[in-house]
Amino acid sequence: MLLSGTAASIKNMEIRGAGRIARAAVEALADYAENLDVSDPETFKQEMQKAADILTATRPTAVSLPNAVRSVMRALDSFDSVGAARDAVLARAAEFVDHSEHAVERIAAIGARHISDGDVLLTHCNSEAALGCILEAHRQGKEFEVYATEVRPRGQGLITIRTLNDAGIRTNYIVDSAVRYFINDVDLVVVGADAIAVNGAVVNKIGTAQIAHAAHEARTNVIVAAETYKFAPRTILGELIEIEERDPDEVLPREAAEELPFVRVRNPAFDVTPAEYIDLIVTEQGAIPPGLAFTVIRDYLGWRIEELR
Ligand SMILES: O=P(O)(O)OC[C@H]1O[C@H](OP(=O)(O)O)[C@H](O)[C@@H]1O
Repeated sequence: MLLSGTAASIKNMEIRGAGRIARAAVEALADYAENLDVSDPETFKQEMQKAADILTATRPTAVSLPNAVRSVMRALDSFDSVGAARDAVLARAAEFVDHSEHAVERIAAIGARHISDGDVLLTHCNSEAALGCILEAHRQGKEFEVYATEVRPRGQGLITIRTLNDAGIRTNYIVDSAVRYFINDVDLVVVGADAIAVNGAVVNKIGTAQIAHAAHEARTNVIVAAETYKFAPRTILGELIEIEERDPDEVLPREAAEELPFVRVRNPAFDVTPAEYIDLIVTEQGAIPPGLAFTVIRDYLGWRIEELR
């Protein structure tokens, strides 16, 4: 079934990247609704909620996931038949996927404006939104080169360098710990986001905070490319974004770890970059300084304050 398959693929990172996760979850929810064979609207809603909970529990940090699922589940707020409810879910899911794809294109167009001829860029991990900006600038004929990090432990940097190479963009592939060494050569850091808090802090792949810190020290600008559905409404109430800690096996094979009984391997997948290290957040609604994160949550996500409690 698509629901359990998608949930498993998101968990084991076969499907990864905050935007892709959100779209895959919404498509799985739509498929579940289409095949859900119940006649009572209340049961339909309850079963849909169970499916939504399975999907949102797969990865805790990417806020795009609960935001996307919530946006589809809102379609169930009022209906009087299973048929109408199903149609509403399918329509909302299609709308979300379409919005998400257009958002990435719009971000690419806006973000590309901040990349100039002769720039040296640095990107970390594999962000569809961040790479969109870089690819669009290249498409416009701008000449620049990129530093791309390896991204231990999962090595998403390999996906990034393949994409950059295929586009014919000159790229330097470096280990994560070489960022400080090269940062004085870099004009602009471009990264994505898994979540953005109301205070403008950005949660992104582990290592982003160190990169932003080094960039700040070197007076290198940092821009974050992120769809508005990556902003985290609950942070308005002071709720913190949970940082996913993944299997230690990803860092050190179990057999090696077993020989080191006094060693505990820690594997947080994300970290938090404070707003003061970020110059601009590029969303599909425009580029904003991180201090305006609240207005994105208020104006574009459409959460009512009662829903947050
Ligand atoms: O949505 P897009 O821009 O593609 O990616 C945003 C972020 O999602 C990824 O997380 P992971 O690799 O799924 O853990 C990376 O942290 C990346 O920067």
